[in-house]
Amino acid sequence: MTDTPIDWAAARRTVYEAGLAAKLLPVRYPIAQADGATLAEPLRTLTPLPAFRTSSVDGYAVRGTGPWRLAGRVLAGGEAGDIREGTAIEIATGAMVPDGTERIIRVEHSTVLNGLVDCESLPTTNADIREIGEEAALGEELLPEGHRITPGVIGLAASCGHDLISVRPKPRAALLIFGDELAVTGPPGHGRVRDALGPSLPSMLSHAGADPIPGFRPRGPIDDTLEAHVSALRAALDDADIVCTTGGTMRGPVDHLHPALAELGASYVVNTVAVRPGFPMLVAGLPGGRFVVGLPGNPQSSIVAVVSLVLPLLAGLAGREFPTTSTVELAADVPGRGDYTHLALVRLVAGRAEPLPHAGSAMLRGLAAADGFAIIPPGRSGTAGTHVGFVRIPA
Ligand SMILES: Nc1nc2c(c(=O)[nH]1)N[C@H]1C(S)=C(S)[C@@H](COP(=O)(O)OP(=O)(O)OC[C@H]3O[C@@H](n4cnc5c(N)ncnc54)[C@H](O)[C@@H]3O)O[C@H]1N2
Ligand code: MOO
Repeated sequence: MTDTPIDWAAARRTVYEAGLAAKLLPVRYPIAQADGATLAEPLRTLTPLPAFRTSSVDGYAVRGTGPWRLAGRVLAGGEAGDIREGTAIEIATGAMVPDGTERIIRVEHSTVLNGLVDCESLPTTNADIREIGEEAALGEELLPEGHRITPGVIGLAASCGHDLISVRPKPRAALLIFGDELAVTGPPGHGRVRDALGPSLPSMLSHAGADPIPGFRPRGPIDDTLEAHVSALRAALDDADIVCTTGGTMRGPVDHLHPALAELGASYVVNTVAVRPGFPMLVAGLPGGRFVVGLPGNPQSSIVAVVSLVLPLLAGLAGREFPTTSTVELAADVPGRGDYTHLALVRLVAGRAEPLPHAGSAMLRGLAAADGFAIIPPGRSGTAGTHVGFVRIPA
């Protein structure tokens, strides 16, 4: 039986929508553990930012005309009271500004003699005072739902008072390597190729935003029997939101992925994509919102399937925006692949995309040097100096 490949851009959109329809339920995370998860609701500040008037310099808070009588000191962390007419209060960077302060004089612009503070010229503005709510008003939305949580977001959440935040976690991923002809150690030879995907895909999936399930190790190579495939898939699906498999995506005599998916009651979200290399890739959905992503066995094709299917699926499951592609200028011509989208390995040099040699689907030499793929649409070829789409390889 033949499967009709669907357009690459349409496949990415279809897979994203399927992920979004099954997006993971929100959970409350301590902020320090939320890196890489996704905001499940807008991040709002619990206080105005800053929450109180703050000095941005070391110096003296003053009121009235100088010289001012030195009447006290307020340090960061302390509660400031009022300041009286004609007095100065020594103030530290980050300290609360006393009520009634008219100006802050920087320490380097001031003199103190016999308990009197003076300065050559009074600052004309209060640029050294951070006003309440200058950065954000109480309750203001700082970031929208669906925003990816980075260390910067964690810092912001802490600064505005959060201890726990509501997130969609990173989708949990498992990996099954199919093909019991693969050697898992030592040099290839005697008909056996070395498994290149088992050691490399777990980190790539992590870089792509998935969460390695506890003890995340590729299971495999799995025996070339239908029973072994079905039971390996069942076990992986118990723990993971997305199970990636490698190899066996065709319908050859020992390709058991399709019959195993049928046995599990899976339904195809996409089944073969009009992209070269990599076309026999697939995503299948299972009851309960879990997914199997079938990556082709040829190693480079497998990575094409990661950027084509895994990235949009993870974005959907996490409730993020659709992962759009960017553009690059081609440094050299790139051939088209007829009715198929061509994903051509490139590295970025001085802002331009240089096509790489050793780009056969069974090769990894070009891939190892690449930053991503230039996207040559169906029916077109890429011409040096023109702009084309670009998708980065997670790394
Ligand atoms: N009659 C046809 N045969 C093939 C076609 C086709 O259109 N008609 N398409 C080819 C394309 S394109 C691809 S891609 C592969 C995809 O097939 P599978 O996903 O079923 O992959 P396998 O047959 O299991 O393996 C293909 C190839 O890759 C090597 N391999 C597999 N796993 C690994 C691994 N973990 N590390 C390194 N290399 C791996 C495997 O030894 C094979 O050489 O089908 C083509 N055939
Ligand atoms: O499309 Mo295949 O994936 O050329 O190797």
